[in-house]
Amino acid sequence: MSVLTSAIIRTLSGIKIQVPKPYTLVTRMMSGGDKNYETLRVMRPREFVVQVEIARPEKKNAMNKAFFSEIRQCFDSLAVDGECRAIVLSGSGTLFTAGLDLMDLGHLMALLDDPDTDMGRKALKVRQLLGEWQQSFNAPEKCLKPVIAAIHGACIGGGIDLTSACDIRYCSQDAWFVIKEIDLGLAADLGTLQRFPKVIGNDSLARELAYTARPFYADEAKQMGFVSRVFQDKDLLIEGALETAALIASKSPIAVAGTKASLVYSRDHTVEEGMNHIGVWNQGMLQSKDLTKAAMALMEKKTPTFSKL
Ligand SMILES: CCC/C=C/C=C/C(=O)SCCNC(=O)CCNC(=O)[C@H](O)C(C)(C)COP(=O)(O)OP(=O)(O)OC[C@H]1O[C@@H](n2cnc3c(N)ncnc32)[C@H](O)[C@@H]1OP(=O)(O)O
Repeated sequence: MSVLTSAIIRTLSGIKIQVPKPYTLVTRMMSGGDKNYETLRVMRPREFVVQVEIARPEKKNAMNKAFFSEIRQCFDSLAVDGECRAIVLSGSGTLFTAGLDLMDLGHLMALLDDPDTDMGRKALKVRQLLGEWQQSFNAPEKCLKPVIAAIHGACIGGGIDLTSACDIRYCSQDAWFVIKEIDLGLAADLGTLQRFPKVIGNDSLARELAYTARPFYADEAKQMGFVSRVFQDKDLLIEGALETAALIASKSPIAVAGTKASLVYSRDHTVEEGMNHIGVWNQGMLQSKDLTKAAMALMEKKTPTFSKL
């Protein structure tokens, strides 16, 4: 744990801010510090690599209230974890996720059915709940450590929302996917309709899949660009995902964070705005020692090691 009793930190814009004391910059050490979640298992299989597994195998990893809260807590905490540079997100048991926990919708139904609450108040409460769940699925994107979704078996409904917010998607040959919400009588509202069309770069196909809830399988997912690699089985999938994560983790974490920040920003902005963003970002980040270290290592044909975040 790195605690500064008092410090002046220069922000990217050059403005100095006084940090209150004590201030925790990096919260957890490599082992022994991971929180015990009810719906997630957090593992550290390689140096600087964290594997987050959805851990409700008996309920096919369905996403309940606890899951929405924990997935956000987990990614928010990995975002500031100096021992984490890349994340693999996987599912336990026979599949990645069955999507929204349909048995856990009681509190929402009770609210909607309550005759004593007027429409406006009901609408505000639903808006608030959806906002919270949306934040949960924004968390992997906001965390500046690349997230690799390793998908085996089914990836249904909320699973498409969640994996669309990841950086990289790999799957096993038995994987299948479905934008299921239309069959539940609702428009997908946790990110699929915003991210999925941009991920696959095919508006017509995205609309077809969202309007029909037609399942698609590993090979089609690869062909459309939703996943970038297909592995023979789950073991090879996890191994492949961990290998890519370890390779990312061997790079400068400052450069990786800047690359993710720029890719995410540029997706939603013009080329000019994106270039301005990375220009401002790098005016600060190029002052990191990683640049010199990496350049020296390249010249000397050595492998650089980068200090902790
Ligand atoms: C409104 C807010 C915004 C959020 C929107 C999100 C929307 C969505 O995610 S839509 C998608 C909803 N999910 C589904 O429609 C999938 C339903 N499940 C299935 O189709 C099958 O269970 C599945 C193909 C995933 C697996 O089939 P399999 O035969 O292998 O297993 P089962 O015997 O069916 O299930 C085993 C136990 O898991 C429980 N379970 C499965 N899915 C869910 C689920 N979505 N929610 C809650 N529980 C689920 C199932 O009931 C079994 O439990 P038990 O009877 O206690 O053994």
